[in-house]
Amino acid sequence: MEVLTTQILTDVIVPRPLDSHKGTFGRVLLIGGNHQFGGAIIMATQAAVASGAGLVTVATDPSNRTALLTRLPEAMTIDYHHDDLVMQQLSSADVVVIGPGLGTDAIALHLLQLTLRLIQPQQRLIIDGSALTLLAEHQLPVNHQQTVYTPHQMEWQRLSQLPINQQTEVTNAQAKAKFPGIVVVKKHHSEIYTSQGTYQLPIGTPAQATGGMGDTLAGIIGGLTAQFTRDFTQTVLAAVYLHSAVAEQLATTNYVVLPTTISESLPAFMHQISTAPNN
Ligand SMILES: NC(=O)C1=CN([C@@H]2O[C@H](COP(=O)(O)OP(=O)(O)OC[C@H]3O[C@@H](n4cnc5c(N)ncnc54)[C@H](O)[C@@H]3O)[C@@H](O)[C@H]2O)[C@@H](O)CC1
Ligand SMILES: Nc1ncnc2c1ncn2[C@@H]1O[C@H](COP(=O)(O)OP(=O)(O)O)[C@@H](O)[C@H]1O
Ligand SMILES: [Mg+2]
Repeated sequence: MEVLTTQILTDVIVPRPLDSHKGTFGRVLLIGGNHQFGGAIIMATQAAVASGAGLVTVATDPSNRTALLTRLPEAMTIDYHHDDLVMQQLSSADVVVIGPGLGTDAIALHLLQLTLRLIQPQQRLIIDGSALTLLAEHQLPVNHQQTVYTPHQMEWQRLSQLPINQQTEVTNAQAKAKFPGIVVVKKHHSEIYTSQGTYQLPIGTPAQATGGMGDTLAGIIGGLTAQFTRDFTQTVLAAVYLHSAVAEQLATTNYVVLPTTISESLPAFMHQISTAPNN
């Protein structure tokens, strides 16, 4: 297992081209946030916006609209009950993030099936939270190469059928082979399974053990894969590293690191990386 270093950040997070506009940095569509879990999609959206996605649209339950726009006027919203609107957004997105706070009811399943049916090879797909539980429950096949799955150990247990205490590098890699794309098994020192090999995140802190931390990671992966398109695997590794690098820095002075504080810190942190001497 290759241990990641800060090098992954400077390799991927480079200065922005001068000749650019919002379209240059990608369109992200986030799908999630039911009546109960509005916070999850708000946190994922904040992370996508703050990590630099050019344009961000959220398909969510309408009960989340006011809260979302109050916090994030940068985002656009649609009601996820309207298939025509969702399909339109699915066709124009560069990156689709599905799952934060999606829940597992009929509309959630419908949205996931619609996404899996319409996703195109050049688009990037991030499957998180409830969408992972739905994949496992309904045995939905994924035939899309540029997919990132972000299960925590319990979600990975559902997907891989490996009990948490039997999730080793060897068993995880075997189980990963059934999933095209990249699997990020989230825990203390998360492991990233790719077709090119396995990587370990050597950073991260218990100060991150709070609800919304994974929703924020999904948004960061969305934001980075929208704008850094040179190498999909490297960009996903950088996103996973960035999330915990910011958290570790905040944890030097904070007992608990809030997911929204990570997002607030992203622009300054990414600026520092992109202006580092070897960048
Ligand atoms: N503010 C919000 O709206 C929040 C909504 N959330 C959403 O709630 C839905 C359900 O997700 P949950 O993860 O809460 O529920 P799950 O039922 O999928 O998993 C949580 C359970 O897994 C166990 N577990 C074992 N190993 C773990 C590990 N390494 N990391 C995390 N948990 C581990 C936990 O103890 C817990 O009992 C998702 O859609 C998620 O996005 C959560 O993100 C929490 C915050
Ligand atoms: N003790 C810990 N050490 C390092 N990272 C942690 C720790 N606890 C949680 N995390 C990180 O926080 C995130 C939690 O994700 P997840 O459980 O999906 O959160 P949520 O669904 O509530 O947003 C993962 O990236 C995980 O690696
Ligand atoms: Mg989660």
